[in-house]
Amino acid sequence: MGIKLGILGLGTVGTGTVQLLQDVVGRHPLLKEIEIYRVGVRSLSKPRAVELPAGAITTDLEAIVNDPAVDIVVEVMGGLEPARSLILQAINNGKHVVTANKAVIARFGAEIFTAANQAGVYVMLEAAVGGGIPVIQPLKQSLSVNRIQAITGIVNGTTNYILTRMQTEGSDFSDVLADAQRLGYAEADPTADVDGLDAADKIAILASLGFGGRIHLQDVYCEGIRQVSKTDITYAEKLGFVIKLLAIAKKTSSSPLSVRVHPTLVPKTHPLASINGVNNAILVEGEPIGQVMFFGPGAGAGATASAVSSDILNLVATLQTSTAKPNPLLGCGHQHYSEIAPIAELVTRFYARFLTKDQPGVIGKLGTSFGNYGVSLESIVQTGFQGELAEIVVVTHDVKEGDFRQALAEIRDLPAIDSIPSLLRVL
Ligand SMILES: NC(=O)C1=CN([C@@H]2O[C@H](COP(=O)(O)OP(=O)(O)OC[C@H]3O[C@@H](n4cnc5c(N)ncnc54)[C@H](OP(=O)(O)O)[C@@H]3O)[C@@H](O)[C@H]2O)C=CC1
Ligand SMILES: N[C@@H](CC=O)C(=O)O
Ligand code: NA
Repeated sequence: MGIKLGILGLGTVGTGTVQLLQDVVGRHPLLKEIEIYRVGVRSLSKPRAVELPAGAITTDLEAIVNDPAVDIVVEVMGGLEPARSLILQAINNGKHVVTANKAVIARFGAEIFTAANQAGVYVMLEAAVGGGIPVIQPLKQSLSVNRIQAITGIVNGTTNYILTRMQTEGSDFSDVLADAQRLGYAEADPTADVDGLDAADKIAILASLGFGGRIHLQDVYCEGIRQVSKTDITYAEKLGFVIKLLAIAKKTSSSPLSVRVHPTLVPKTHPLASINGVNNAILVEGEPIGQVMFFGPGAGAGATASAVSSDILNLVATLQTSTAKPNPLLGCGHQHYSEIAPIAELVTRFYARFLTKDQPGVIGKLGTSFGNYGVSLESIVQTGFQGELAEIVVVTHDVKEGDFRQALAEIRDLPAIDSIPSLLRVL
């Protein structure tokens, strides 16, 4: 008897998944046990790139999650509602769930995993972070004996694609975003990508797995890439950096977990600096393993279908070998929420770009204000002019973010300062 799938959504990821499952030669033999039984969509009149059995496609998604014949529900429709309710309904009906929906998991993970544990089913989410890159299962299983110290990732394909093309071709942000949408990388509402929200959802999930506690999404500090300009990309390049949207979860023995997303100057020698285009990479640091980096395509139909299908395969194997006891390496056992450090406590280097009146002694005044708050400078560059205004770029040594912000507040009030167009953290 085959394992029956109810797939919710037949867009980029749903179509890629159906294509993979319909073309099983040379893949794992268990895939032959899978039957694409029902597929839920919004519009029946849309042309589809795949052929489905007669009557399989429907707009009644509730009927799919309530159908007793469906063994596994694959949620690849996106959005918060009705995705959340349909997942919960499927769970309450005793069905295992595979989802690519990081937005739902990052916000409603506690509710969903509690329901899944009560119902004795699994919710699998490999596609939700890093697209095709295996990172969820490695964190849950292969690396789970390690004490995780830091997870640093490029986890949004759309913004990495945009930043790469801005850097290599000098392209404009909006033109490149349109390409990312056309290629199926971007979210239905691309502000989730551009403003860092998608990366925040993903690092919340990774931090939860790596550090063993649930994460309140509102504790994740988040900045997107809108303020990254070609000027900053050029300065960064000259200083030996590339600009990447990094998602970071880090804990030290002396401070609580810090979870954040922001554009970051990454030294060109760092392994994350060479991750370009739609690719993602997640660098995990732990004891005793040291550093492990996962790299690969972070979005797109085929890559994401690979992750979704591997989760389906895992569940098929589970269903076929079912024991009464749940497998703790597939389920989620977190009960508490992690304490998250406020961003003002972060200790990091900064890059800042100032536009100043071209007066003698401006650099000295900047230095004095920085000195007042214990900010020491690693480098100062004064290279350009923008009209009448001189452009000064500084990179600091490690400083507490709160102290740096106080220095900036003082600097903003200096008569010689016109504006501070850019402020970026440095890895
Ligand atoms: N695209 C990517 O590279 C990746 C996406 N993801 C995640 O996968 C999920 C799906 O993304 P993607 O495939 O790009 O999205 P698409 O917008 O391409 O597809 C969404 C699909 O869901 C259907 N759908 C959406 N809302 C409803 C609804 N209310 N009722 C019925 N059907 C609905 C749509 O139907 P219709 O076709 O009729 O419009 C469509 O088939 C999202 O959670 C996304 O974050 C994760 C990793 C990578
Ligand atoms: N919009 C997302 C899709 C994958 O999660 C991205 O660009 O990474
Ligand atoms: Na993944």
